Amino acid sequence: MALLEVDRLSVAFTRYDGAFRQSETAVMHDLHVEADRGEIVAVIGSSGSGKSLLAHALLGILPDNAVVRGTIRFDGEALTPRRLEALRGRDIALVPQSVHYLDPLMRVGAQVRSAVHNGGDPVREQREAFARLRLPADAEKRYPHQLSGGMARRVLVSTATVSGAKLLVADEPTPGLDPAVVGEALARLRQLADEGAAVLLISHDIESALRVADRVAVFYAGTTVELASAADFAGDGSQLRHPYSRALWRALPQNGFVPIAGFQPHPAELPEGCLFAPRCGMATAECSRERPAMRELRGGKARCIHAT
Ligand SMILES: Nc1ncnc2c1ncn2[C@@H]1O[C@H](COP(=O)(O)OP(=O)(O)OP(=O)(O)O)[C@@H](O)[C@H]1O
Ligand code: NI
Repeated sequence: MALLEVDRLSVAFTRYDGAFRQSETAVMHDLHVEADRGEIVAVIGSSGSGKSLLAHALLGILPDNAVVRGTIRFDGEALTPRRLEALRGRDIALVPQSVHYLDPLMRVGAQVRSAVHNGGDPVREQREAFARLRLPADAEKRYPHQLSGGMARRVLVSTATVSGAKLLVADEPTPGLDPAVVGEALARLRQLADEGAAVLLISHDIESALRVADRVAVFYAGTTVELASAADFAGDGSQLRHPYSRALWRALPQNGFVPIAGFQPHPAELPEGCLFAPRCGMATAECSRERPAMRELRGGKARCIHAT
């Protein structure tokens, strides 16, 4: 049994239109993802596909008007809000996408030290983490507003990597960092996975993520379309199962920059049937009839009736 198992996770936001009318917009549907001890699962997909929502659902920090359905199991048990309260920051840690999660009133060195739960000495762990990510020695004394965006991001990565967490959710940990620092940050995540942690690595930087990931979850319009092994992202992409995964792969600069025609649908205007069908070269009339189920295929999973 995997350490983290997310099954049929759906998220909707409620809104009041007038005094008594309440409407719900579904933004995530039947999402499926899993991560086991010792592995990095990269989560990729375009902007708005639900990657941060998943991270926030896992940490229990969705806004109050979010309605969550489906199951999240951690270490074999349902991850209830009460259980999360005890696990957050210790067994489950987040590298948030936004640097605004830093406490503006606390020196960043102290913030990182207070996150050390890996059994190490807090000061040593913090200094090692900063040195590894090439933060200057005096950075520890600064407040968040005295840091550049890139430095703040490195502090966030440091915080999560000293936590000793069994599950690390890194939501875009490396944008804007120079390649050497990106390499260090990802190597550290790899090291934590090798020591037994499960890591969800959410990233737009597919190329870098693939270098350290074992498996990849591909998100589209609020659902998982494929779970593949990282090795399937190779050559012309023909090992991949879902047409969107292949399109995403071929859109990378080194694979010819082939753009994907059309746009990801807005949550309020989702097509009937397969969410990718309107942009898919393989689509047939049957694709528009109902949402395809996730099915096992060649050691991975895909949500496409035509996938082979
Ligand atoms: N508080 C909210 N209220 C209503 N809709 C929301 C809210 N938060 C997110 N959404 C919607 O949920 C969808 C998924 O958003 P999410 O932030 O998870 O995308 P993402 O994959 O992380 O994108 P990015 O790559 O840009 O970070 C989007 O359509 C977004 O507009
Ligand atoms: Ni996001």
